[in-house]
Amino acid sequence: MNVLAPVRRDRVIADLPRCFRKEAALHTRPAFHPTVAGACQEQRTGVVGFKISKIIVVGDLSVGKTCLINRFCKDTFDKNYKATIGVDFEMERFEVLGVPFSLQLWDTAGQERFKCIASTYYRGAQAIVIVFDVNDVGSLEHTRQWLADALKENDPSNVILFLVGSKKDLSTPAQYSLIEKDALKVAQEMQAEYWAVSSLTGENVRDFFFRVAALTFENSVLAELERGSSTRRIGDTVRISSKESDLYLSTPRKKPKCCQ
Ligand SMILES: Nc1nc2c(ncn2[C@@H]2O[C@H](COP(=O)(O)OP(=O)(O)OP(=O)(O)O)[C@@H](O)[C@H]2O)c(=O)[nH]1
Ligand SMILES: [Mg+2]
Repeated sequence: MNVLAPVRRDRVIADLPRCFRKEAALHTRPAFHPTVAGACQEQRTGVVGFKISKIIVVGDLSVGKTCLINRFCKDTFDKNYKATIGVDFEMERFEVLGVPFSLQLWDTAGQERFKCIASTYYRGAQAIVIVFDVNDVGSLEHTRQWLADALKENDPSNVILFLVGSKKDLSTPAQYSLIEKDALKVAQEMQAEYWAVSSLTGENVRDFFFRVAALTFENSVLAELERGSSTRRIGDTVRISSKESDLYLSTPRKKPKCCQ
């Protein structure tokens, strides 16, 4: 991927995208945090570089994690199930408030036998997306365990959470509203933002990823400003070290013993 190519016009975020449900939103402010907006405005010009956030996508097998990412990144949908083995990776570039910003989307395996490999990639995430199938209440129940496992590798105070109900096209409005009640409770309990999507029709997929990009960006800029890194301007090139978060691991790490 050429990181220097201009950001696609349809990946430019100038205003804060809205949440899906006010009852389970990370916040309901109508605009970007004024500190973030101000910092970006002042330092927008003349800065070359990019910021990157790592997003991990977890959840039961076959709930639609890969389809969700493929719908957004490639605008494709495959009706045949091909299990993800270990992890897959996509990079999606945005421009948020004039600042280049990339999301690394780590698509992890839901199958138990690959979980051990996948979990070695959980570390260093800025956001965790936990997916369940709105037609399968069991997959919603399992989201708590997926979250617990992902948080073992991450600092809970530094990571933002999204709970995503998939395959909305397969449920009737009545069935959907029943599971949504439970999902909202789970999301509130986790302090996650709730979304429901369909990768088949594309419903809410773009809005969801825009919200992920915007909130992850906002969170990381705020954290950066709080750390008082006044010497580094927003949008300055971030040094990518393999130690920090293994951002560009191209080959899987050594297979852990538990997976053998
Ligand atoms: N109708 C419908 N089917 C979907 C949707 N999303 C995924 N599917 C189907 O569900 C199956 C599983 O989708 P995947 O995206 O591969 O599931 P996954 O969560 O990545 O599965 P693992 O990689 O094993 O963890 C496939 O047959 C998809 O076509 C959706 O929004 N609507
Ligand atoms: Mg998959």
